[in-house]
Amino acid sequence: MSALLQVEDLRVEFPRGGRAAAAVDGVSFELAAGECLAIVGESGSGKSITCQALMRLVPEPGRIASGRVLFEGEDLLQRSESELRRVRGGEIAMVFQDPSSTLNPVFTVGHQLIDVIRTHWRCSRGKARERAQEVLAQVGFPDPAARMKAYPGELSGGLKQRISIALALACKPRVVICDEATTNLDVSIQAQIVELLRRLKDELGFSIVFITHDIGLTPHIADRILVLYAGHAVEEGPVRQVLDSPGHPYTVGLLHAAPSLSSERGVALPTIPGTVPPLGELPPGAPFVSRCPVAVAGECDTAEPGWTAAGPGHRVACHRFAHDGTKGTTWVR
Ligand SMILES: Nc1ncnc2c1ncn2[C@@H]1O[C@H](COP(=O)(O)OP(=O)(O)OP(=O)(O)O)[C@@H](O)[C@H]1O
Repeated sequence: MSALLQVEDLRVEFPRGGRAAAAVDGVSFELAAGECLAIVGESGSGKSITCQALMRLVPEPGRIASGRVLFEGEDLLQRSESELRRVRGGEIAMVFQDPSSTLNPVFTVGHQLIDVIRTHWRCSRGKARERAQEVLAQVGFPDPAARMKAYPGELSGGLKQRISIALALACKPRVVICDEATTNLDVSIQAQIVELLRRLKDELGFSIVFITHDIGLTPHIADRILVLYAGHAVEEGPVRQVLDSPGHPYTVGLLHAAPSLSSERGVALPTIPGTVPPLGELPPGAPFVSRCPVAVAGECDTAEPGWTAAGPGHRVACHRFAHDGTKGTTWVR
């Protein structure tokens, strides 16, 4: 299957101490039509910057230093600003963690939906109203006509996030980027929103890039996982394979620390000791070396590892894994 979206060797830099430091360094991935790719990693891994770069929305003073973002074979990074405005919200839409950043408190839900639809589709108000009601029904509002009249402030956090999803889906995008879209919600509401996104993806056929720090959410929505650490891709593969046989010590650490995979309520979860190195302070060698429980001096702290195949469509960037193969999955359990 050919990819709908193909990211090749993406590098995003921010100035740090008079030098350019990479927040995203050599990241590549593909997304097929109708597929969900989860991008996982702790805070500061480069998940958001990667997705902002897809739509050329990296905040100043950041810049995309190199790479390609092919959407249906065309490089979005080479498109004009006006062409990109059509893509954003039209072909590729985003859902953010905080619905208040998307919703305007001054206008009704209906007004905002109609506005988005008419910005991308040159259609009458009546047609836009019809589409607005249709998308509200799709995201689970049983009485869309009444919901059109609501103001965002009248809705709970979960319902506001449903409206954000309706806004994202209003113009029938091919790709929806969800940046921690369920992070601030209660656990039961989070599960409902994840289920809604999964169901709509299957019914409507769009693709999802699902950004999360909680690897435990991924089996509920994703087909594949890309694990990022300090701006580097360290593991990638089909979700079941990565969760059942993680190859990278960082992935193993994330799985141990995942709240959604913990069955024992009230028990403190282990965390990965240390933190992601600040931008521009990555040590030489493997990106994870300073926190890795199985790093080998003289190897892991000298050269950056290349990819090693771990199974069909599954690969791992780790020196230890390259030497020990599948045995590596047991080192840090
Ligand atoms: N506006 C900015 N100016 C300078 N550095 C930035 C800016 N935005 C992000 N960065 C840096 O880029 C790196 C990656 O940030 P990014 O937000 O992509 O991480 P993340 O994995 O999405 O984590 P989080 O969930 O905390 O947003 C971090 O080191 C961060 O400090």
